[in-house]
Amino acid sequence: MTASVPAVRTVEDLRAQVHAWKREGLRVGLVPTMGALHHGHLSLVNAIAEKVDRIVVSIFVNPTQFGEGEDFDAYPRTEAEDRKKLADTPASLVFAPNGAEMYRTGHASTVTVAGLTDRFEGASRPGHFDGVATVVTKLLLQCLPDVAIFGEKDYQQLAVIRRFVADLDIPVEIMGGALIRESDGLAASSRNAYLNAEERAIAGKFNVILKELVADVSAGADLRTAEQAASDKLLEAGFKAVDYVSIVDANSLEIIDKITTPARVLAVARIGSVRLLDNMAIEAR
Ligand SMILES: Nc1ncnc2c1ncn2[C@@H]1O[C@H](COP(=O)(O)OP(=O)(O)OP(=O)(O)O)[C@@H](O)[C@H]1O
Ligand SMILES: CC(C)(CO)[C@@H](O)C(=O)[O-]
Ligand code: BAL
Repeated sequence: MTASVPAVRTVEDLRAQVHAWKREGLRVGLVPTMGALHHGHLSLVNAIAEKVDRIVVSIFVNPTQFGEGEDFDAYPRTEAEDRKKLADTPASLVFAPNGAEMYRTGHASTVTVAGLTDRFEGASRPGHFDGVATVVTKLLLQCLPDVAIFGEKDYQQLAVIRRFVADLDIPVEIMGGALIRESDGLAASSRNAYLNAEERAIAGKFNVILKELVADVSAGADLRTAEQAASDKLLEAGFKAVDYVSIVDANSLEIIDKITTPARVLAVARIGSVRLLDNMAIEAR
């Protein structure tokens, strides 16, 4: 039988295990996920292992961060396979609550981050970041880890999480994990599984077009012209719509006119009903 990482399903059982580790003086890390694990998730487990002794991977498809008509029902749920994949990593425990356990007291309280959530994913998916901030707050308080890690693939999400953790004085170190790509450069994502072969080929051009944008602005191109050119190229490549291609300050996520500090291009393009996210660093000149 293939090895599998053990799972707990209640906050009580999670806390009992984490308390036991802490009594032994061990440092605990948390890797929040929605499951359907791929090598991007596994890289987060390996990265946090450098900072902690025991690692909890949470698997919870959080209904409150999905909007009306989004893919909550269709989102892949593959817990048995996920736990086998984790057996080849330093992960110690899976926390896989159901919705009734996660929201066992109801859902009267919400964590909202102002400002940072106005644009990009916040504008495209109204209410999304309230759902993310609330469930991540709950996961952090349920587990009380020393460190938690989130991927740079969801770059705005990472900024939002850093912000409320600081604002609310939650005693946890937040780590960012590098964006992991497939062999053709497509950002690894659970939602890539929705793409058919033709769509998958188009998706592979996303990162190529963003790399061209980064090269152009690094060579001095006007930022708005470069964003528009990238958006046009995405549509020519076969994407059905471009939600945004925006060059922002890497920390504040404010839209900038010149690259004087570290910057980031954030982009979302759609193929059919699948939204693909990508982002890349742009060094200050
Ligand atoms: N390619 C990747 N590189 C680095 N981190 C990643 C990557 N994909 C996902 N992550 C991170 O894994 C964590 C869990 O993400 P999630 O379970 O939503 O996976 P996902 O692949 O982003 O799924 P989807 O894009 O379909 O929502 C998040 O912190 C996310 O940023
Ligand atoms: C952080 C997270 C696990 C919260 O549900 C989710 O938004 C994700 O998988 O990126
Ligand atoms: N990875 C971000 C979670 C979401 O798309 O809902």
